[in-house]
Amino acid sequence: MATTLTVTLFLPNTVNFHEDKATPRRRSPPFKLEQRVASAIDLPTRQSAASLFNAGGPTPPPLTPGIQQQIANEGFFTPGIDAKKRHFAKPGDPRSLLRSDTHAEWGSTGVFNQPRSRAGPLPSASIQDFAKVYDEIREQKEREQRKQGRRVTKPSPHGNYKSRAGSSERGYEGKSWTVEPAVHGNGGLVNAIRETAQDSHDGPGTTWIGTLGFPTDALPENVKEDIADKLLNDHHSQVIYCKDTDIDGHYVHHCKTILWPIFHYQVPDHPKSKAYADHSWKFYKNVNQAFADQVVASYKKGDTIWVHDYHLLLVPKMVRDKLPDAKIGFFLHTAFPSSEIFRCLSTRKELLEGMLGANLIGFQSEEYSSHFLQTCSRLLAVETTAEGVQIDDHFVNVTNRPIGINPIMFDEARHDEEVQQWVKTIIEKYKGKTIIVARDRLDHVHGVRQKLLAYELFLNRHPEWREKVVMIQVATSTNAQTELLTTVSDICTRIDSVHSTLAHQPLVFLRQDIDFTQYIALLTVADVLMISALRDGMNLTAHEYVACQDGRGSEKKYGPLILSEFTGSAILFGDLAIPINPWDYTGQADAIKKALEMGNEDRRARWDKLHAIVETKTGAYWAEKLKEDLDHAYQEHHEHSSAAVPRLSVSQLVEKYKSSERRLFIIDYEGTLAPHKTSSGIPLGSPVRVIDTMNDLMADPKNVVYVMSGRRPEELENHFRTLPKVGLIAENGCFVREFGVQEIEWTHFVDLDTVAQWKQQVRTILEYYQERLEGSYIEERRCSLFFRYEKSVDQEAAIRQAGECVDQINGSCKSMRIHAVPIKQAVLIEQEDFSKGTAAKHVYDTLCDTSKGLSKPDFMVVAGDDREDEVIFKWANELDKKGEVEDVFTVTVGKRNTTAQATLTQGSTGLLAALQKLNKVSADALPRDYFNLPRNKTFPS
Ligand SMILES: O=P(O)(O)OC[C@H]1O[C@H](O[C@H]2O[C@H](CO)[C@@H](O)[C@H](O)[C@H]2O)[C@H](O)[C@@H](O)[C@@H]1O
Repeated sequence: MATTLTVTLFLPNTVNFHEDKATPRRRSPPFKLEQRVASAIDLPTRQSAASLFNAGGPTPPPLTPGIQQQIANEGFFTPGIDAKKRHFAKPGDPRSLLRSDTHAEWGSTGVFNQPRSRAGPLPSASIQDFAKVYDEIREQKEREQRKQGRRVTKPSPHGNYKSRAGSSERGYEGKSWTVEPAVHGNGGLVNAIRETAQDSHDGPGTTWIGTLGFPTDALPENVKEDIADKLLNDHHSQVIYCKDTDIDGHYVHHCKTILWPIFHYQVPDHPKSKAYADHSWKFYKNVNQAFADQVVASYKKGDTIWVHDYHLLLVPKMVRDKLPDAKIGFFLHTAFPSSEIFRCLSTRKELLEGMLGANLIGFQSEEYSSHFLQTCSRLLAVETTAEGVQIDDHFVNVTNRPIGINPIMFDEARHDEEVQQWVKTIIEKYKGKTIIVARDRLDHVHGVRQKLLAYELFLNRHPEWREKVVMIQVATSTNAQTELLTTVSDICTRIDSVHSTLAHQPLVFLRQDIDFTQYIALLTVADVLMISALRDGMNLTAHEYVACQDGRGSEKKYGPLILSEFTGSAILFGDLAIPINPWDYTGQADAIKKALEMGNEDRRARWDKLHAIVETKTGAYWAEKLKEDLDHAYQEHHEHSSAAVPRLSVSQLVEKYKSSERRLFIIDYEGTLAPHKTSSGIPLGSPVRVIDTMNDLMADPKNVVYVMSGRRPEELENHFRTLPKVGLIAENGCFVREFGVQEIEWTHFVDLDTVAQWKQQVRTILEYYQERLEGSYIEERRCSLFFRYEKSVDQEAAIRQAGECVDQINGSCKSMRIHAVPIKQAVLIEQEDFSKGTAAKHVYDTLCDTSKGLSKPDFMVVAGDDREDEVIFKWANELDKKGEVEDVFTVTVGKRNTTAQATLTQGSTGLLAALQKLNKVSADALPRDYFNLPRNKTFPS
């Protein structure tokens, strides 16, 4: 059965190791129940989750049965950490609901008992080759150990350390462990895939491929194998074990300090930014390669591969290199920045090319996909359309599909007894107060600092609210930067000291996460949710809040949502939320006031519509639509791949030729009839053979023969001067010289005054680029312009300049109905409304003009070799489909993805050979005057 391989950095499940009962392993530092009540802490503003219910009053919350049990079992309680409350599972059902925005990171959840990383300290960002340096340090250490006569660890063939006499390895040997739902990774993704599940597991025919989410070097090989077996057999998950050094360099370094900030618009021009350093790139590649290798190993013909998120941008291409025909989708969960920001990445080209290995690339919104398209166009100088990217011989589709939540399971979770208990507790605790809730990762992109400043401003400006409002800010993350923590801490202290009274504290700031049960209760009880992210791919907390706000357990519901306009959810929700610009503190303070004072009718009306969106744009809907998009893209890709398009059957062509009466041939010149010209501009091949073949073809009065080209009319006339009656289509369809007419007369479809106008404007742009790019030049044709750079020495720079040039022309000259298209080592600028297709239609219509005593062809051959010929293939195929022409042969010469019905892989020689076979058939036919075509306008000066 075909499977979907869902490839994501972290698997939906992880492993928890258990301590021997006699010697309970204490996480540091163990907390006694009493300690929980006192708000702890290393920052002046940090409070324990318990103090959420303790602020401003002495009443501790009732202990849930789970917590009581934990205290009884283990004798301690770690505030805010209760693994069992991180997810919801139906009894006997291994599919649990995870919190969508998990915010937990690799090896730092603090929830489970798991090994620590052996990656060692991170080197300075200025060290260019971290890997080399790291290896040297390790070797040196090993030498020293050997000298001291200690045992030395040896890497296993997989790069992991073998089980050995070290204390931690012994520590995990034989230790019992259980599989638990992961608390890190992308909960929204897991929920969405599970929502589509028809069976009781992780999705119909889904195999997850990923890591366990914690450092595994310390695990003995046999333990690793047991875990891998268990996850594969019982949880449809294929574990990838990467070296701790690799994951550390990949995730902690490359993903978190370089990609994450840049993808969220943190321009790396800060002096402390590490985005310039490429020492972690090697690890990013290593981990991506390990994922790609596993995908290739797990893949079976017919499977679908879905790769997720910014951690694995290189995987699609790495897999494509090994599995050229695989169906590969890629979805980016984060934002995608504008090309101006993306171009700061030193590895930008590799990253884009990595993604482009997929058949389909999905984004959360149109904003991100258009940034991606523009980035490809500018940095890779490839042709892009609203549907995707044209690369060499194939097309990569691009789509927008916003992810959602699983409202049904979420609703079930809200019924949970413990959630209801927390709802009551919080209501009781904050009686008479209006609660603004927020849960964000404490990093630079989630705008916690900006939100707190705005809240402070609000309190300063609206003293009437001081005693009535409480903001509960849950600030998750363990890797937050110290400077940010200090700033945030200062703001919290200021708010506290200025606005708190003996009886009231307007800010509860929790620098730690809370349980899922508490989280749902908090969203249920909230009067307002405030999200002020500077960027966020989607932000499903907003969805979860809307789902909670239907009044269960509380009376004053349908609370407004204050939502940063820089989130994916804001694009989805529009003005139904109260949009804010997180940089505009006054605007944010006004939004808080507006939300707090919003009338019931308005609240309800907005919520109704928001709720309808959350209910319909669910995670399952997202997954299903993406699947449809990928199937469609793949089918198109596959149908038109050079391997799938059959070879031209010359015998069939001859048969149909024999039985036909009126035949039309439209044949491209360079690359089809003759090989492409050399760099010196002289067409290769044997022009004599071409001319002779065409001459013979035209000798049969049943045949009408056109040659088409991008070249100027006078160039074609010159090339074909010995065939004065051949029909000619010049400049990709802007000019037509009718077949069968001795004198040189051309029909032109374009308005030459219009052409002169746009050329003037475009020439100025091209000159700008020409000045900056040595070796480039402008070529002018009658209806088109070329910016050519094949002679430029620095081709990388040339591609970049060409990309920017395309972008600028397409952006600024839209109204003139022209477009710039990147082609091989050049940019072509031409009018949108004319193509080889429009010219072919003109030729065909003229032939069918019954008023002139003509009748339509019953046999047609259209041959070409590149992108510009696709439009004429499509047109001719359509005539075939509709049955307007009895026998249509659309043929592409060479190996490329095409919409033509057949290919001729032997190039122009093959085409000439086929035509010569037809000429043999005609050899005996009596010549007679068959076409007597009317002449048209004269050749334009
Ligand atoms: O922190 P990471 O381990 O690198 O993971 C990144 C985040 O992934 C998830 O968020 C992303 O996907 C969400 C669902 O599509 C989307 O709402 C969000 O905007 C994306 O950033 C995960 O939910 C976060 O907790 C992770 O931080």
